[in-house]
Amino acid sequence: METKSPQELNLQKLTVVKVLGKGAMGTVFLVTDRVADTTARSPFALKVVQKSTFHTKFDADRRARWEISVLSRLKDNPFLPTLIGTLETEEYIAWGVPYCSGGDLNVLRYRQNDRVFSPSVIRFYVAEIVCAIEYLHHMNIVYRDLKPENVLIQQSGHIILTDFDLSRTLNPKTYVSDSETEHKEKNSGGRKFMHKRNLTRVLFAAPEKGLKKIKSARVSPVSRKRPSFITGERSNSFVGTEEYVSPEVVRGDGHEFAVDWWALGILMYEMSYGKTPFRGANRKETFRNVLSKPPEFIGKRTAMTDLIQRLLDKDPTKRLGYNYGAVEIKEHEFFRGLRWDLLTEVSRPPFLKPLEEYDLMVGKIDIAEYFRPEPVVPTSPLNSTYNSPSPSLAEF
Ligand SMILES: Nc1ncnc2c1ncn2[C@@H]1O[C@H](COP(=O)(O)OP(=O)(O)OP(=O)(O)O)[C@@H](O)[C@H]1O
Repeated sequence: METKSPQELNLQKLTVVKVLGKGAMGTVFLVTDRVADTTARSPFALKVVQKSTFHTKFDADRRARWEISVLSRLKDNPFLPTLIGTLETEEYIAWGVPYCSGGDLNVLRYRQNDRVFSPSVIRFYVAEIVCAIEYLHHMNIVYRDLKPENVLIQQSGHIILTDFDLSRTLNPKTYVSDSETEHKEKNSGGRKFMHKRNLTRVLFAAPEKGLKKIKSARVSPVSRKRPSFITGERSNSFVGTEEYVSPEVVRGDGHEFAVDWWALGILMYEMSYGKTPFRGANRKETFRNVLSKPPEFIGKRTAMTDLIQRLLDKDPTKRLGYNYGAVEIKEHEFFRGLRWDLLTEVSRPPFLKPLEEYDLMVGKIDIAEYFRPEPVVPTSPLNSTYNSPSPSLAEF
């Protein structure tokens, strides 16, 4: 399949339809290219990050550039975004990705009765997430930010993962023989991604080998969203992200691809029970739970609870997915009978959003205007004297 290379976007030619959301790193706008797409049939999401200045996030440029570099490597996978284009000015770095009109999995969960999904819905979404992570791992990319807020729903009802600024590349550690890989892939039915094996033939480290030490950005406050219980977004505290952190990261042992399988276990738990399994009253208690508390399963044990339990093995080397990656997960009983090769063909995914009519409010939102700092209101001479740190005035 031919993949389009990312184009250079021009801010002057873009019309902002609306603001899709604001994250810790940037603001995402729904835009159309009014020159190339005069009928505005193909709006896309433009993530705009203000370059680091004295006032803004010190790290912003580096993270934005990293995210662009990761996105530019993602080709031809239905569950990962393609990079539509990039632009850079003195003040911003921005890039376009496909628009996901269905919101994210967390918001969708909040719209359900009891805030949980049925096992068949979970099976559908998790299968697509597994395929996305499988692809990333085959590219030697560990995602490190799997959480429902980063699973976006496309107009088609299928998912894509977003937010790659916390991802890292790892060196492949172990190559297994072709025959062994062949056997596993045959059994998994994961033919769609078989060609990747020839590119990387990466599987995962032998249990006795040490885990690679890389610094985690997992608990960074910048990866959290604003609090809003109406929309189902998580609280702004560190806890939300911490609830997805694996024991090896808490211990500071370094981590491997298996952190993504741990996070998948947490996500499955949260989708089935409406809460994460290790949440404590504070960060310390959450981490203590992550390290030592077994996950509690209410009700009867099923293939789904078995899969969750295996993904939530505190020892990463025993965790499902550690030895053979996604293939092991795809073979689990929970997915029995699932045609992995036909996932993208599912024409009626669990939730479909009606087609949106775009209200093209040309010129209503101007990106430069949007980011312009509020003018500073001058304080009265009396106040300014009072607040002044000037030594002469203080002496006076
Ligand atoms: N492709 C997209 N289509 C629709 N909405 C999107 C898209 N990408 C991002 N958004 C929305 O924009 C908001 C902010 O996006 P995003 O999470 O990527 O920003 P961020 O700065 O990286 O955030 P954080 O690091 O805090 O998670 C989110 O609410 C998200 O749902």
